[in-house]
Amino acid sequence: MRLDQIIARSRVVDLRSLDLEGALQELLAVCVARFPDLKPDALLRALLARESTMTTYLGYGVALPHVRVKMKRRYILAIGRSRVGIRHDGTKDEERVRLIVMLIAGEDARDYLQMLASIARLVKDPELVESLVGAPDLDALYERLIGGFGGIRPVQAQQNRINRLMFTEAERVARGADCASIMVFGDTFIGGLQSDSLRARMKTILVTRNPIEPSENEGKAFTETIQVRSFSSSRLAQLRSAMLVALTRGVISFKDRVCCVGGITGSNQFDTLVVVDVEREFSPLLTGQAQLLPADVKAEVLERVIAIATELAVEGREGRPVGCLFVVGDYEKVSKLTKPLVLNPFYGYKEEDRNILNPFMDETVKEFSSIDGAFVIRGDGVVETAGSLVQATDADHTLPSGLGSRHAAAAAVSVAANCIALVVSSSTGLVTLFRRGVMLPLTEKKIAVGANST
Ligand SMILES: Nc1ncnc2c1ncn2[C@@H]1O[C@H](COP(=O)(O)OP(=O)(O)OP(=O)(O)O)[C@@H](O)[C@H]1O
Repeated sequence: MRLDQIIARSRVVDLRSLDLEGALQELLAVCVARFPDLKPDALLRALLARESTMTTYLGYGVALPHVRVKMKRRYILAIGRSRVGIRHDGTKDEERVRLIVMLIAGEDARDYLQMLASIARLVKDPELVESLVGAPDLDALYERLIGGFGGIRPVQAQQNRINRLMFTEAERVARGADCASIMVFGDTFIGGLQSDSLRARMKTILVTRNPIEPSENEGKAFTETIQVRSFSSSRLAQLRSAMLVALTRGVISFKDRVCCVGGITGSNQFDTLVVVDVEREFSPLLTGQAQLLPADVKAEVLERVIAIATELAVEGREGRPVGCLFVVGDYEKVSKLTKPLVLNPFYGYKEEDRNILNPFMDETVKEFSSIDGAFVIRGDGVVETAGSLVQATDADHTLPSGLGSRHAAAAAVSVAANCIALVVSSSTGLVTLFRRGVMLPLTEKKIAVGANST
């Protein structure tokens, strides 16, 4: 569902309250005005209860309170702006909430976590938030929201010509080089790609951080959309993550050759064509068994773990590089190969709240990345433990010199169980994926983190 399609002008308001409870009441009031069957008191209680167990403050002055209820509609979104700011338990010091995006989701909405994640990703863009908070009036705020959520921002005419030329060339190269598909890196364009100008007569895959479904009259220019969240500034690393996700989703196969067209993120300009032989790129992972993704691991879960790992490698923690180990899938077996080093910080939380697909888990996982040991994650995304010692050993395995016990444990557990292990190295800043003992570097070179990195 397109985000801009669930925003209504009548549910975009200026808030008068100075505290969260009052602000939520104001937002619920505009929802009830349109949907009288809603029960505002029960909703308010549920929203506040969630807030008391886990903050919905996202940073940059934005909170995303959310709740699931039994209702006929899939989603109701209400957005409140506060010019003076609202006190919120999740904020630090004098920080105030200036934008509240309240999501009410029906119990049957199956893409609930994805929807939450899409909204969170958009309102974590400080530029968009500034423009929303600074909008001269509510009509302008609404227009900017639709623009930001719908990704409709014009690309200059001259750039458009060059982009069309590049795309036509991509198709020509793809045909000449016998490629199975074209992969388009959509985040080259601020706010997403206007797909109607780019159409190829062959399989075309869109890679983007913010997938936007075309509206009904727009038609479908892309055969598939691959969502990646990788923050890596290295374009080759992004390409590799996107291909890995496409492989795990069965969108491309090992035998394919793919023509990729992209440019610098946000530049509005295609500048690169790359032809990739998938088999050659991923040859280390080919051990005669084509199944890259363990049977119980959802592609979006692996995608998310890769994204968090890459972000940790790029950002570090408080200016310092961090190391981390994630073990994903085959929990039954993995649980027998791990033991706690510390009390499990995820113990007692609802599965939905500790699912890696839940956008509020990003910060939590990053916060716990400083704990010694591994995150153990089920194939459906539920984080079972953090701070686990991986006890699998694989005496036959030789790793490149310089890699220590964290990488050895990742390699060994990926042999002993049908899982994927991902390592963020604290010493090199590299992210490496292990599957059946085979290692695949996901980032190309050392990423400098803060002043302390060497
Ligand atoms: N078996 C294991 N299970 C879980 N965590 C481990 C295991 N072995 C090591 N670690 C974690 O990895 C950290 C770094 O260990 P070490 O330096 O030997 O590994 P490494 O592979 O060189 O990783 P890095 O590149 O991050 O330094 C340890 O402090 C510990 O937190």
